Amino acid sequence: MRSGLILAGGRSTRFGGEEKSLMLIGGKRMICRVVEALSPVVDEVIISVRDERQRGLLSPFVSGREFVFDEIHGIGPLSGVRAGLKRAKGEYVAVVACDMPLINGAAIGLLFDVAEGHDAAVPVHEGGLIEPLHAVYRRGTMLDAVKKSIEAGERKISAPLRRLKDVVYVPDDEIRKVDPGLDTFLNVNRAEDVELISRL
Ligand SMILES: Nc1nc2c(ncn2[C@@H]2O[C@H](COP(=O)(O)OP(=O)(O)OP(=O)(O)O)[C@@H](O)[C@H]2O)c(=O)[nH]1
Repeated sequence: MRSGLILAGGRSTRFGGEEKSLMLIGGKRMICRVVEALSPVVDEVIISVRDERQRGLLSPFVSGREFVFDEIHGIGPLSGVRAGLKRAKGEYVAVVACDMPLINGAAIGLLFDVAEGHDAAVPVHEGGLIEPLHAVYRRGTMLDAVKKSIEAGERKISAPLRRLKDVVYVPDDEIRKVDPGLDTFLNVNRAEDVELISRL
């Protein structure tokens, strides 16, 4: 079984606090785009939000999907990863951000295939930048690593990776086989990003 976890609990400060996951990109809400891209390659989709109030905002757009809530507040995405991995049923879980509206299901499927038998499959770009929020993790191993990172006061989403023994880093050339423009990684953080991505 394969699970998909979409992190949507951010405060979108670079967006002036507006609910980033509900931004319209080409006429479709960003969260809907991510749910639709993941659905064909996973058996369940879980959405990680901060709290009940945020679920109220998102649920009309993603009916029938399961939500998890942060149990620890104010520490950023690691809290959402912890809650989501606790709930997920799959041995492997794709953990993705809600702000990648062109995320490519085939790229996520490829990461699942690569991760099989390992602790994680994490994309790495030519300059060395990694994409821990567009990656596939072995659920139990990653959950332990995330808990240890949180206990140690680590906040970076990349921190638990150092605690995993067997991470496969997947280069751009592999991802290009299914997404030649690497659009799957495009990230919306500011209002101007919406306009740029809508033009693609
Ligand atoms: N569940 C949960 N998800 C979070 C939290 N903080 C960030 N995220 C998610 O993690 C991903 C990356 O977040 P960022 O873009 O770095 O932060 P952001 O809060 O969304 O935006 P900024 O406030 O502008 O930095 C996004 O999908 C966020 O929704 C959190 O505290 N809880």
